[in-house]
Amino acid sequence: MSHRSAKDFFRPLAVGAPAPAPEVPARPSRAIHFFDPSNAKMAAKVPAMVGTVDVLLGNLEDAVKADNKLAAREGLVRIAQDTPTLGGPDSPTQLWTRINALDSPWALDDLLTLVPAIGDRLDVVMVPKVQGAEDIHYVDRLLAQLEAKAGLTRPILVHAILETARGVANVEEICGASPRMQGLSLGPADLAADRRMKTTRVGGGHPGYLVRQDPVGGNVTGERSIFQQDLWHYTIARMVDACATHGIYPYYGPFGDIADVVACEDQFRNAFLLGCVGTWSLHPQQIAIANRVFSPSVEDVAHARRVVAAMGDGTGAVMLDGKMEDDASLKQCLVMVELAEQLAAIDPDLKALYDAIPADGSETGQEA
Ligand SMILES: CC(C)(COP(=O)(O)OP(=O)(O)OC[C@H]1O[C@@H](n2cnc3c(N)ncnc32)[C@H](O)[C@@H]1OP(=O)(O)O)[C@@H](O)C(=O)NCCC(=O)NCCSC(=O)C[C@H](O)C(=O)O
Ligand SMILES: [Mg+2]
Repeated sequence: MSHRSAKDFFRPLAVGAPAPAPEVPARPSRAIHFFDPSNAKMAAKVPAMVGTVDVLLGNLEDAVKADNKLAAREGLVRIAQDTPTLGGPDSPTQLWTRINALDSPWALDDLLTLVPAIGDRLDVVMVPKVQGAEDIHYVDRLLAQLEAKAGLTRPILVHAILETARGVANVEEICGASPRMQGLSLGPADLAADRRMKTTRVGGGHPGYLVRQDPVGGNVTGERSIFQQDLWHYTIARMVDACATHGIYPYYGPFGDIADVVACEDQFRNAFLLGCVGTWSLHPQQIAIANRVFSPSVEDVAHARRVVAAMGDGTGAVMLDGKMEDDASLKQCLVMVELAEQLAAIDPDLKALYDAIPADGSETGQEA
């Protein structure tokens, strides 16, 4: 719960800071692509990636060596300044950063450096290891002061990573802590460690977390199917509910087995189906997977459009292909249609696929 009264919630937290936005802008963010700005090879690839990925995130936290923290921060400033098409409301690719943890020696200087230097282009600050609303309140006020000092006219948004048990316990208050809150990501590696889970991976499943078929004919040593379960289902579902409650966006996080593109796609799709709008990409090859999974298929868009057309004024019930459709299925279909429209507006290939769907909603056989 926010400690601010309702009337103060949308007032700037510092004199001269921009007013908080009443709604989080609905910008496509299927892949949040991580790069280490202190890594020359990665940094060199960033300018050419503008327009090919929804979000480029300069990572300053974990995966950046302690000795490179300063170089990463300065590298991010340099990349943003040298790439004027990256970030800001008119760019096809948002610019995000993940700052260091709030209890680290680097977090304060991350914000003190980035906001004056590139705050006009920085869309979202991702804050790791958020434990409760107090962490968001701290960043909220500091950003307001820095925005005022820098003369910024657009508020920088905040994204929290859910990667501690206490963070999960406080997920609703984190989402509602500030009008700056843009969304939440799952941080499965840190969360697993904090929970003392017995895993050693960065996201994804585990073959030992399973359900086994009952013994056939009472024979416990006979052949029985096993069904691997999703370690992250509970947390993602909690995240999705908390985000929907507060009008912000949920994301899956990292999938560390870069070579296993099949399981990566499965994990991303589970998150998409449960309500997430995007995911992290750690390697260039994960961008295409994320874009594919987090864009509705032609088949789903065609079906959704048929239901919308068949439902007329949106009330009552109709039969379509032997199935009952009503107000509630219409609302689900509208989610699909609206997402397709948003993505078509920024992705010409998707637009062509969606535009090719016949007016009666029958499928074209093409896959998004
Ligand atoms: C995972 C990697 C270390 C792999 O790097 P590498 O071994 O160099 O891969 P490749 O040889 O296949 O790379 C091919 C070329 O592509 C460039 N490259 C690689 N990754 C990126 C990238 N992310 N962005 C841009 N370019 C990239 C390589 O430089 C090669 O270039 P060239 O030689 O010129 O052809 C590496 O991908 C990597 O470090 N990725 C990012 C990792 C990261 O950000 N980790 C942090 C997020 S996950 C996390 O923090 C956990 C979470 O918080 C939790 O708690 O769960
Ligand atoms: Mg982490």
